[in-house]
This record gives sequence, C-alpha cells and structure tokens, in this order.
Amino acid sequence: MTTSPLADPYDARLALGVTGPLAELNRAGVLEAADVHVARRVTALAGDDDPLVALAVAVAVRAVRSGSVCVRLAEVAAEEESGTTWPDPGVWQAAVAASPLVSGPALLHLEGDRLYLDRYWREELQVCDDLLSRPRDEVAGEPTGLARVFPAEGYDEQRAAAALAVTQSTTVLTGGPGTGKTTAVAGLLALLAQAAEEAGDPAPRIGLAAPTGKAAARLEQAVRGEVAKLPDPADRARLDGLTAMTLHRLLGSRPDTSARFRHHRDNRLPHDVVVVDETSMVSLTMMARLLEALRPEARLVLVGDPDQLASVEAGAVLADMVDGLGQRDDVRIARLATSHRFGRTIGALAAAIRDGDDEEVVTLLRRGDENLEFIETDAPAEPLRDLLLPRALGLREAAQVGEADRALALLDQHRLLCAHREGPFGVRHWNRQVERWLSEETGEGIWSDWYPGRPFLVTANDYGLGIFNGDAGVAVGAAGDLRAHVAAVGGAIDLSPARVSDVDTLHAMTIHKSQGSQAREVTVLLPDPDSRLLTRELLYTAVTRAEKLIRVVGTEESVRAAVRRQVRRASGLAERLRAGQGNTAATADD
Ligand SMILES: Nc1ncnc2c1ncn2[C@@H]1O[C@H](COP(=O)(O)OP(=O)(O)OP(=O)(O)O)[C@@H](O)[C@H]1O
Repeated sequence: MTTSPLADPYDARLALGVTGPLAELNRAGVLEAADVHVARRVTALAGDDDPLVALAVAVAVRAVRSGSVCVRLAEVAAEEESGTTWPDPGVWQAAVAASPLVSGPALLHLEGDRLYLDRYWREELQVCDDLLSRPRDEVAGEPTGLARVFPAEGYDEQRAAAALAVTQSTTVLTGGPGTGKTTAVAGLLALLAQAAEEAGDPAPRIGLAAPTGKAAARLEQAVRGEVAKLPDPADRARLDGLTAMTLHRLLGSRPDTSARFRHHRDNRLPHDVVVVDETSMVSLTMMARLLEALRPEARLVLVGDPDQLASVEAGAVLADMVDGLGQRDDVRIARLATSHRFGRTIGALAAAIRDGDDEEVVTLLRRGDENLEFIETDAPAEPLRDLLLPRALGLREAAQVGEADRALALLDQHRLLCAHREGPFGVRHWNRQVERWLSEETGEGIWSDWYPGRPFLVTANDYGLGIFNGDAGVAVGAAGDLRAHVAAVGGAIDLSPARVSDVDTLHAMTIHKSQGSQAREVTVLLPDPDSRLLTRELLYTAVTRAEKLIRVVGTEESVRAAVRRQVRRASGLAERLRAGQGNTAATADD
C-alpha cells in the first residue's frame, strides 16, 4: 500500500488527541482517523488498554474499508510498503486472544491469525452454513430436452452447464465475457419450465436479479434475446415475458434500513428459481441476505466472472465460492471457457492477464494487431488528444444537428477508462481536459455542465424515468435547447436535462463503473506503477470491456505492475466452504 506522511498538524485526516502507535500510523497515512477513533472507542468500552489490541481493531476496521472481510495479523507487515514497523505476529495474536473483546460478548473474533469484526464473522459463517445446508443433488443423469434446447454444434459447454444446474440446487456458473453464460441460463430455464409442465406442476416462478439496475436491465434484455433464439416455440412460450430486477428489489428494500429486507428467513422469497448475474459484484452482506431469504427447495444459479473486480463493499464471494466449493466433491462448478464474442487476441490478452503472465501480456501488447494496440508512453496527453478530441468533436457535431441516434451510436464506439477518479490519471482530470481541448478547437467556451455533445453517465437508478446507474447518454440540440438522450436498455429515452440530476460527464469513466458494460473500442489509461489501484483484476476488467479493440496507454512498468499485483481480499469463506466448517462456532458463542 502506498502511503504518504501527513505533515500538516491541522490536516483533517489526523485523529486528534491520540498518542502512541495509533497516532504514528495515522500520521504515516497508514491508518485513517476513522480507524483510530473506532479502535479507541471499542477498546475503551471493553476496558482494554492494551495498545496492541487497539492496533488490531484499527487494522480490522481498515481491512473492511478496503474490501476484506477480516485481517490476517500475520500478513499485515508483509503487505505494508510504508516502512512502518508492526508487532511480532505471535505476540500480537496472543494479546488479541487475551482481550475481553474476543472472550467476552464478542465484538471481535480471532481464528488463527484471522481477526474479524463481529458482523462480518457472522455473515461469513451464515453464508457458509446456508450454502452448505442447501439440498444436494436431486435427479441424476442427463435431463431430457438438452438436444432440443441446444441443437447446434459447438454448444457442448452450455449443454454441460445447463445439465449440471438442473441436477444441483445451487450452481455457480462462471465464464468470461461472451462465453455464453446467458445462453446457458436461457437453456436451463427452458429445461426447468418443461420439467415442471411434464410433472403437472405450475410454471416455475423465476427471479432474475443483478447487483445494479443497469446490470439487471441488461440481464433482462440478454435473457429475452437468448430465449427468442430457442428453436422450439413451446420453450419460447413458456419463458415469455421474463423480467429482471436489482437484488435489492428482489429482496424487498425497506425505506427504514439498507441492511435489512422484506424477505428474510421468516418471510422467504416465493421463487422456485433465482438467477443472479454479475455475482462478482455482490458483497458478502448481500449474499448473506439473499441466501437467508431463499426457500431451501428453490434453485439458485449464481452467474459471474470471478476474475473481475470484486464488490465495492467487503467480500469476494464469487471468487471464494469458486475456490472453496471447487475443492469439494459434492458440488460442481459450471465453467464456460470459450468466448463467442470478441477478437481472438483480446481473449488471449485477457487470459494472460488472468494467469499473471506479465511477459506474455507485454509481448502480446507490443506485437499488436487489429484488436490490440499499445501506446507505450509516460506522457499520455498528446496521444489521448489525438484519440479523444476527434471523437468529442464528432459527438458535438451530431448533437448540434439534432441526430440523437447517431450521437448515441458514436458514444458506443469508444470508452476511455481510468483506474482513478482523481489525480493526473483520473476521470475528472481527463473529462476537464477534453472539455478544454473542445473549447480551444471550437473557440467556444464551455460554461455550463450541459453543452451540445456532452456525453454523460447516469449515476443513480430512477425507476420512474426508466434510467439506471450505468446508462450512458448524450446532450443533443443547440446550446440552450438541449435534450438529454439516454441509451436505456429498452431503447433511447429523451428527457429534459433538468430531470437527470445524477450524472457524470463521460469523456472518461472509471474501470469500476465500466463493469457490466462494453464498447466497441476501449482505451485504458494506466496510472503510475505504484498506484495501489493498479491490479490484475482491474486490468482484466478493463480489457474485457472491449468488443473489437483494446488500446493500452501507459508504460511497460505499469502493465507489469498491474499483472503482478493481485487484489488480495482477506476472507475465510473459501477455507470454510472447503472444510465444510459452518456455524457450530457461531451457535456456541450466541
Ligand atoms: N456455443 C456458442 N456458439 C456460438 N455462439 C454462441 C454460443 N454461446 C453463445 N453464443 C452467442 O455468443 C454471444 C454471447 O453469448 P452470451 O450473451 O450468452 O454470453 P455471456 O457470457 O452472457 O456474455 P456477457 O457476460 O458478456 O454478457 C451471444 O450472441 C450468443 O448467442
């Protein structure tokens, strides 16, 4: 982790009134003021004045903030690059084990060197328990109808995946972009609907869900598209009119709390089949809420790409499930490997990134071809100007003559993706820079947020307007008479700019925000090699957003640093799932 010392004594990031190791680490930029305050408060409440315990609480809080479910005390020192000294792990662990915070009405849980805050420990145990207590295999053998649903050559992977998901009550279905996950899901749903009909049962209640509104809208469209391709009209009729929604909606959001839902263990979801797409973006907490709300006999299909960036909130549940369940012999993971969508070399590049082979990644990038381009530079401004300005001018021109469809089509042609929001490699900087170039080129200043050809990204769901977080749009018309045209999943929507308040300019976007979307050409701007955001998962996610061309702008060092640095989210879930170690500890403690 790169950190910078906080020199100014009035810096708001400094925790006031604190001394000792916590203060030092806060000054060194290793701990945030919030980590320090929580640690002090919690230890004071428990009457524990051991500074080692306070330090452990602070790093546990910090771990959750950076996406981990727990902290490995033995690994803190090794993962820290700031030159700070840390306690000896054995001594540290013993101090924590002796704390009333662990032994009393536990606020902390220590398992080996894994230290958990209570809430996350409970959620991890619950997810493990709920998953492992779901019924195991039902029918053995190949389901009838496979050949009807997937009659064509080349669908072996989908056939195998659907066959597996028919026989298991819980299936994790993994695959990179365009590997036919949605196609497999459509086939599976057709098989389940047929089986219900043949058994004289009512049609299965199917819940399709995704973590974000945009992903849910895309899922609905993709599943409907694949259902429409099913060869047998009876299959198409059985699955007519499927809809998808966000996980929050499926579980029933409540106005009073964002952590609890209308559906839970005592008020289960009515569905017979629940399919979750983009599961890599689902946090541990959301997975806990989903699993407790499912009826035990409901079928669960978790679809996603475990190599992508994990959820914004704590957990790497999909990757943990693939890892943990993958080592059991009573659950099988359905894996799709062959991409049916993008250029062969983009697939090869994505695979080399996933495998951590930086040599191969650099070789592929330098070799280049019609799908791959490497602009090897530490001065990206000039090449980016050449790339971005003509596109921005094209959008402006289409927008000014009122050609909304053309403007929206241009928008899908290219995306500039950045790792950061702020700073010289950040989205904000490049959005401003493109606007400056536009002003220089046209001689017209940009004085308002809204201008002809302004590309924008919707940043909040608005069910009333039918636009979702992640939808893109363009301001079309003459200055002063602009309309915001949004490329919503069901078709373009034309709105007054005043109605779409939650938007960001989209000359550039973060890789995190790009998850779940694609563009014909993608340019990814890599930050300095020591940026802590620069990771294998980030580069993989960026590269797999491209349909036809991926262009990497940065230095060889940054490429290698990205490929070598893996996001290591500490969690005990994979280990628990593998070992089948559920809630015995939790109930004993309750
Ligand atoms: N076995 C196959 N052979 C040929 N084409 C296929 C096959 N499976 C799927 N396709 C087609 O490839 C495209 C991508 O498939 P699909 O949308 O199911 O993939 P996906 O994994 O869900 O993609 P993403 O995760 O990127 O949304 C679709 O047009 C689909 O019809």
